Amino acid sequence: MEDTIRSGRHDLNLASRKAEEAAWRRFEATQWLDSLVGPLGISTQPSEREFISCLGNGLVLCNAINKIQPGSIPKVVESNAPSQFLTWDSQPLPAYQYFENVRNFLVAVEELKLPTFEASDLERDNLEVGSSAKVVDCILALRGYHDWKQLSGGNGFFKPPRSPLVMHSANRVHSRASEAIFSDTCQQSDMSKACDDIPLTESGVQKHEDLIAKAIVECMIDRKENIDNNLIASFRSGNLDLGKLFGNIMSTCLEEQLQNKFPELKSIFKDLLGGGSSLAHPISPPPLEPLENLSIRNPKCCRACLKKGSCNHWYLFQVQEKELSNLKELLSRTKREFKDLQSQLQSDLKHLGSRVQEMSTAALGYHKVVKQNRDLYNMVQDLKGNIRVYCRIRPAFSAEARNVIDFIGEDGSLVVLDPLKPQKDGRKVFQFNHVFGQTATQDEIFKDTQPVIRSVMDGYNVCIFAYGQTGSGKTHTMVSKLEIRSCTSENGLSIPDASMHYVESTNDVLSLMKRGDLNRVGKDVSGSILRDCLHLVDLAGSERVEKSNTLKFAQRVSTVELGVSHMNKESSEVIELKQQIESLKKALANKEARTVQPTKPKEPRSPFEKPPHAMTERTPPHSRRLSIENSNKTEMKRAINSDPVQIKPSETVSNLLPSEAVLVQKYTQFQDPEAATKPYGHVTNGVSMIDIYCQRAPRSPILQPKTPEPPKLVRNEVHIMMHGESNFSTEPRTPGLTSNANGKGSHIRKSLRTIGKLITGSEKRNQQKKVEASPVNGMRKIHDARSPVLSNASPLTGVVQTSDRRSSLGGKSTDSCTNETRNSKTPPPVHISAKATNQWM
Ligand SMILES: Nc1ncnc2c1ncn2[C@@H]1O[C@H](COP(=O)(O)OP(=O)(O)OP(=O)(O)O)[C@@H](O)[C@H]1O
Repeated sequence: MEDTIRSGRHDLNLASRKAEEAAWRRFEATQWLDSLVGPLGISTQPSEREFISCLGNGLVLCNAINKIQPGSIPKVVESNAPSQFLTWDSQPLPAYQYFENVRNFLVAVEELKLPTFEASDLERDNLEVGSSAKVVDCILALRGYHDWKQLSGGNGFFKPPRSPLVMHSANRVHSRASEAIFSDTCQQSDMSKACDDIPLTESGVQKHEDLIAKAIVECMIDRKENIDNNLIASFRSGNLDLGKLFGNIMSTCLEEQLQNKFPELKSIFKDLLGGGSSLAHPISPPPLEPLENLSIRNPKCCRACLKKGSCNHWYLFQVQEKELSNLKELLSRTKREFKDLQSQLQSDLKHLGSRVQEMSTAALGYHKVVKQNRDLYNMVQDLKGNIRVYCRIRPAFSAEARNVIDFIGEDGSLVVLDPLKPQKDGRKVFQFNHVFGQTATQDEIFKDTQPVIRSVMDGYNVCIFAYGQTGSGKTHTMVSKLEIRSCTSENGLSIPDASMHYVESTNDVLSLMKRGDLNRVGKDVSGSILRDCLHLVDLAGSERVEKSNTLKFAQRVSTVELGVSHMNKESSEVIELKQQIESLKKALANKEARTVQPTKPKEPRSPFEKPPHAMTERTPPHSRRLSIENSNKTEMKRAINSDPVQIKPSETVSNLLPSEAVLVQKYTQFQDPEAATKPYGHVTNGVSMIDIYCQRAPRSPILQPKTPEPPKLVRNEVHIMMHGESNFSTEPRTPGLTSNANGKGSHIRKSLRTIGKLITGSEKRNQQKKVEASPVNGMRKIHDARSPVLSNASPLTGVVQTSDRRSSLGGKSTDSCTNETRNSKTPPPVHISAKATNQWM
């Protein structure tokens, strides 16, 4: 009895579970149809009757399959009533009308190899409990097909889900096989899943599957002890995938026995192991989708999924595999390229090194050649002579002016005619380096001067000074060496050949200045320094044209020999030693100064100033226009002390040359018309004036014609440019100048010596520091000294160009007069700027 009751309960439970399962499946089918073809008009959990009645006319089913597989049923028989008025309990159409729909649907489903049902299953009259199950299975299979199609795009093979009953049966067989394989070896791998996922491709899938299961079970049970444990170990460690494991087992266990027993399995195994295809629908992996379109739908899929491509892991795996191979290729390519670049770099560096080597060799050669060139060039300059005298004739300003130029030779000869004298006596011949006629242009003049400018660059001191009568063109010749155009509103000061540079910051300006500085002062490769000076001296005019130099003076100047010139090249060691000497000298001077205690405060005196009692002997202030030759030397000194020469800083042109400062200055001369007969009276006052400086600097090195060069005497190159005029009037020469060559030469040498002193550097600079209130600062120009003769007849002017290459000619000449020697009637000195004085000194 109890058994009966228990059995009854069991049956009841079973029936209840089956009913629940059937209801659940109906619900799923209804839901899906509802979402696919629109509202069915039944509840979401329909009864069997309700469900069958809804599908009875075949309309819903036809529409559904047409949506999944468009065109599957070309002609669907529609109901006469509007669909919205149709309900599941509406009067059915005549059987012949809807039968066609259901038939067409079943044909279409069959074509898709999906589970079907009988048309009678949709008849409400024949409805039995559970008879809708096949219809539900068909609809859910259709849903699976729909899902698969959406996922794969219709490529590949769709495996329809099996009914729960069939699945249960298969699982039982598979689990038996799994147990058979792994039970003895305690292997827990999911063989059942693998087998479950083996793709079956024909309508006889079930048959094959059963056959395989049976074969495996039989074979494994028989040969389980023969399974190679190594295979299992490899599988567990991941070195062997499931497919290979299966293949190996098959090959070892089934090869002979099983294949003899079941020859038809041979081709199936071959397919399963990837060896070929006897299947009706071979497995071909769907094309790769973009990664972002992929999603993992079944995270529990196994390796077999990858193998057969039934889930997205397959695509992901393929994508990643592809990416990995791309990356590997990229890596190897990059490595290759890197290697290539490395070798290219090596060869480039090698090439560069050899080029640098070549360039340095060439640079050394270049320096050598440049040095040779410079030496040869300056040798030529030396051969030409250290003193060069040029004569330039100014054009006449008035038509009435007498023309005294008789002949100008190419070789520098000049014949001057005195119209007042008989023809024979009236001709005077002079010889210069070159004579520039009235039509000579500035360019021609400068061209001849260019070589000495280059000497400046090579380390030689050069002095160019203009000498001649007032108005004869000294300034015109000297000052026009560069055209500095006036300021324009746009660019400011305009200098020809100067370049403009755009600056944006202070640093830009500083770096430009640094560049300019480097150009201005340069060291050669050995570290030696070239020091040189270019002095441009525009002397004041000579007013003694009726008495005296110009042409004769110039001619004699050219006969002076100054010895060999030397480049002012100081090696670094010499520079260092000189600095030491300087500092020692300073220290000594300081020490001496401390030991001497002055009795009373006194203004600084120059080394040449006279004691106080000498002031009484000085010439009164009226002698501002003093001739240096009008009295004895004492008088001359007095005159100079009271009326010092003014140095007029006319222009400083620092941008002409990249050497030291280039100075253009103009002297005012002293003159005395009464002094024509005095010794040296014929000499131009400006030069005579300088001669006085020389007398006041007894310690200056003596320069004698044709005497050996003193040790310290370097090269002194003097260029004298004489300025003459076509209406030049010759005057009787003083005996001193015309008859006594030695005496005249001596005088000229003295003059030049003084000029040398004036343009010499270090000694005078030191002296200047000692006598800051020295007469040089008080020099002034006298403007009222033009004689009527000079203003009518254009004077003969000498432009003396002195190139003094580190001359040691000069003495300490800057103290020509002091405050103490200037009496109260002397006009106050006109102080020039300290800068100008320093430049001059
Ligand atoms: N070669 C020349 N061609 C044209 N004009 C000239 C020439 N030489 C001089 N002059 C003119 O003669 C005038 C006087 O020249 P400059 O002032 O140069 O003479 P200077 O010798 O310097 O006179 P000073 O002794 O008074 O200083 C100027 O107007 C100048 O332009």
